Amino acid sequence: MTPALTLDAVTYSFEGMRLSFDLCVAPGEWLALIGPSGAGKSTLLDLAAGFLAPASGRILMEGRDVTETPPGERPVSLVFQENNLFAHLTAQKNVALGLSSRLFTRKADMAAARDALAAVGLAGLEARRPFEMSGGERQRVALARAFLRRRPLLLLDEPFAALGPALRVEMLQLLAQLRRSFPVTVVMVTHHPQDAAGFADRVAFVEAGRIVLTGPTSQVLGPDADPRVSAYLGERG
Ligand SMILES: Nc1ncnc2c1ncn2[C@@H]1O[C@H](COP(=O)(O)OP(=O)(O)OP(=O)(O)O)[C@@H](O)[C@H]1O
Repeated sequence: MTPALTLDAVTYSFEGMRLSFDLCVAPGEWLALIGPSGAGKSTLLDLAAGFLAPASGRILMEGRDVTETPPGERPVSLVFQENNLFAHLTAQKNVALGLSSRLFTRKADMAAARDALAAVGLAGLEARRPFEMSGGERQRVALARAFLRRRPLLLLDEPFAALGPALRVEMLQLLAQLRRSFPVTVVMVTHHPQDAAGFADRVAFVEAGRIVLTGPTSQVLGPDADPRVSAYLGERG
């Protein structure tokens, strides 16, 4: 089966640090990226999204080489910790922007946005602006916008980090539920390895600019975890 995402010997250098990634993500898979702070997890997502251009190597999405493709033309949706909602626009308009341009929002897109908000449990809050919502509600809006786009690959960078543990689980459950109607491939950076357990199919452990191991979530995070992962999990208490 053609992978949803392939990083083929992708390299990138920051001053004093060289990152190098090889990764294949299967269609419909949910992959969690974990690892110490500064290991390169966000950089990997930025390379996949096209916000950074690799120094060498290739990035493929569904078999298509997108290494030179601008971010907006890649078959991806993104949700970050800062949910990138427009502060002066309503929730509905923010979601509709997944489909329409900012200057002109089509009626059909506003209707689709209303449905998307209902699907994330925000029916009735269409007219709220981001500052009139809780952090969890704002991330629901961001998820609604991401799903509305119906892109095959969803990149999540610490999307629920600012939320408390109970709310984080609720959001992960919501994501799992949304994937039942649209089985998007997920690559999720998380600082909370427990977020991967029960949700992600597979975990990749990133250390010093490389993916040093990948495996099924229960194995990577289980009692017989690799010593490098155990050390990381231990440090996290
Ligand atoms: N714009 C930049 N300029 C220089 N160095 C950078 C820049 N962005 C990131 N780095 C460095 O690249 C490395 C990887 O950073 P990255 O943000 O990808 O790590 P991370 O694993 O996502 O970290 P965290 O878990 O803390 O978010 C770090 O050492 C960081 O200091």
